[in-house]
Amino acid sequence: MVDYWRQGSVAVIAVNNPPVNALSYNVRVGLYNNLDKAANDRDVLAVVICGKGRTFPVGADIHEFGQIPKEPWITDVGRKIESLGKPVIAAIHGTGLGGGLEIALFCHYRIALPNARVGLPEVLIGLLPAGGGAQLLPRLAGIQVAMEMITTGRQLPASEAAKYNIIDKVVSGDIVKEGIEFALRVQNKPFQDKILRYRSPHGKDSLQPITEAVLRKIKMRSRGFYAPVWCVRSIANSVKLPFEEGLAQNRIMFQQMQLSGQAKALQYAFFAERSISKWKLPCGGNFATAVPRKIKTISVIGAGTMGTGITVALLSAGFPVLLVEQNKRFLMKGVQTVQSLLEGGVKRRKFTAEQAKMASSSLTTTVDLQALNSVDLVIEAVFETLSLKEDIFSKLDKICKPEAILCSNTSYLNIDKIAASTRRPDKVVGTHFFSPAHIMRLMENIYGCKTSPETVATVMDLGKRIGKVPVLVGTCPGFCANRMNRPQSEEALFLVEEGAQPEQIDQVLEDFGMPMGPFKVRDLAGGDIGWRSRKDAALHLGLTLSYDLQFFNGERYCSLADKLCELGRFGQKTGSGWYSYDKPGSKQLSIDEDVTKLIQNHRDSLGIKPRKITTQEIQERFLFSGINEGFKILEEGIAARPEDIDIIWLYGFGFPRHYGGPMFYASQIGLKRVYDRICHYHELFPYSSHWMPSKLLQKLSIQEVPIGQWAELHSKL
Ligand SMILES: CCCCCCCCCCCCC[C@H](O)CC(=O)SCCNC(=O)CCNC(=O)[C@H](O)C(C)(C)COP(=O)(O)OP(=O)(O)OC[C@H]1O[C@@H](n2cnc3c(N)ncnc32)[C@H](O)[C@@H]1OP(=O)(O)O
Repeated sequence: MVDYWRQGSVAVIAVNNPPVNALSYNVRVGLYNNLDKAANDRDVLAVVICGKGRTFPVGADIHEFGQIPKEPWITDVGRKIESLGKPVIAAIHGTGLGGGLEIALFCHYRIALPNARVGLPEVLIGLLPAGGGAQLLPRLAGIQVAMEMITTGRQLPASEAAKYNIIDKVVSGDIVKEGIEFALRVQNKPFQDKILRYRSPHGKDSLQPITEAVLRKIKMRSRGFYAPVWCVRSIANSVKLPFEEGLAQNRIMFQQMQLSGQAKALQYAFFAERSISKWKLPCGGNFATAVPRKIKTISVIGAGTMGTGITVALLSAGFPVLLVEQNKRFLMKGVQTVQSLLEGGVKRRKFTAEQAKMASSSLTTTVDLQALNSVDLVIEAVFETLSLKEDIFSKLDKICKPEAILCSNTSYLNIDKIAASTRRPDKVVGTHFFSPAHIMRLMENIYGCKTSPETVATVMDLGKRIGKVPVLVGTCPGFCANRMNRPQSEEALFLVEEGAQPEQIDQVLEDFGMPMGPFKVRDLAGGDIGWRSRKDAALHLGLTLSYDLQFFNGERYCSLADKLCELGRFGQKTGSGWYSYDKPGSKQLSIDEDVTKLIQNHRDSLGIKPRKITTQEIQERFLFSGINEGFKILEEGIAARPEDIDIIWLYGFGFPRHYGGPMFYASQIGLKRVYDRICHYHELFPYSSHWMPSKLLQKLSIQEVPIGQWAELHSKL
């Protein structure tokens, strides 16, 4: 796990623990023993520490968390380096992160390749850098830089790290060779002043104002996530306490954080995110056996909000795009939108003006579907009307080359029905982007019963290549994301009907950590879209959405959203919705007395006496109704694993990462409690079928099965 060799007077200690050289127990032992070996070899005058393969060590081994780590700890390796009596050089390539960077900070010198990155990302998994980072970095780069790096987990490119003295020299070529050369140059020179523990932190006199400013920033963005605050305390220890005491205090805090739900959730999310690429189809096809097709040319059909967003996502990842609309006017408007989104990307520093220009030059347009005869992949992004999509897919099937893959950006329509309009159902797949599609990272990919593993592999690979987080699910109305979101939106309305105020519900859910409450989301998305589909659904059933409808198709129904739409209150775009806005399109909102009156009149007309609704009830009815649906989604095999659902929620709806996602959150609360509360609401609201408890949840709750075993146990149940 750790290699050792000598080149002349230089000993090279290379961590060899693929894939990322995590500092597992055996690695720490290897480092410690090999440092001893170098210390005891009189012919060794300097030591280089590096990583084999793709990277310098990226930190502690996250799999080992949850127990007290066996000694030697990273700090023991650090002390060994400091007291070696010979200069030690960290030669960094790839990413030197967490414990990896901490070891480098104990070294006397650090060199790095230009494309290397360094950082202390512990905060992102709910921890603090307890291997010396919070003590050493302020002594090297100063309190201000340490605060910024440690509380955000940001990784710095080598050149920026060099500006803050974190890297002594940026070198090019072979990192080990460069390390040896550097070692030869410093081997006989004094290096005691390079031991950071003996320095005092830069900017220590400004600790208080810096801390206050950082805490203010953290408060604005933290939404109940507390690791950054602990990180601030750990850095303050570097000023307030002697070095060893600071280390000890930080270890105690680390241990407390490690046992917290937030750290567990964040570490779960870390691995969940990596597990989604290991997809599997019910037919047995999977990521390891299916080879993605090579995609060079892509066409997007529809230049509306979704189509233009998808086009920008593809263009900015370097794909040429052929954008299609039904007439020149729509096409022109679409091209303007694409241009302004690209310009926006430059302003937000997503890419340079040069890159935006390149992207823009890769855009071609047409109003003629025949022009799609040579593209490798098509993404249709037209209105959510099944007959329209069926018509387009049947035309595409005739025009596109036989091997072309046809994707639908649908958010709830049946993929099998769309596929059935073609003679290539194996090449039809859903690619559900989230709005705004050039920014939101989730890509919900939906397989139909005939979609081939190769087609799935292609869209999963495409997702990754355009910087999205692609998650694979099966087909059902609303798939995973919108199917789970639907009961939540309904419950939000029912809660208002029963006595809560929209702003109260929004506040409770924002306090929980959601980026926006459900009523603000409705206003942002535009109420008219849902209204139109509710009216269509009613028409389909031969019904009308009457003013005081309380039941629809046998289910409890709340017509408040329809009443708002009848008044033309579609949300932000019309300047009024559940809130009122400064002007159409503005985000500046205020509570609107007219809405309060409308709600009151609605309750009066139905004879509902408003009652006080507690925070607990709002949280439970919103979150548990979605969670219950999540278990049904698992039960039906629409999602293969709870991790898939959680990643959809983290990236599609901004569910607070420090809760891991709704399914992990349920596992933390306890499945028995969640199940009991769902049964309670089912008893209270028998006409809302979303409260019918999931059978899978019931079974898992009896034994409180841990989340890692749900999928396996489900297949046996
Ligand atoms: C008084 C009481 C006594 C108590 C004693 C307490 C003692 C305290 C001592 C504490 C010491 C603390 C030390 C330190 O401060 C803590 C840490 O170092 S925490 C870890 C910090 N590092 C990270 O968080 C890095 C996380 N990884 C990444 O960001 C990325 O993986 C990457 C390194 C940038 C690489 O990205 P990619 O190239 O995209 O590759 P992947 O992400 O897909 O990863 C590939 C593969 O590697 C696995 N992996 C990545 N990082 C780790 C890791 N740190 N540990 C284990 N495994 C890791 C990842 O899961 C992938 O696996 P695969 O999916 O392929 O199986």
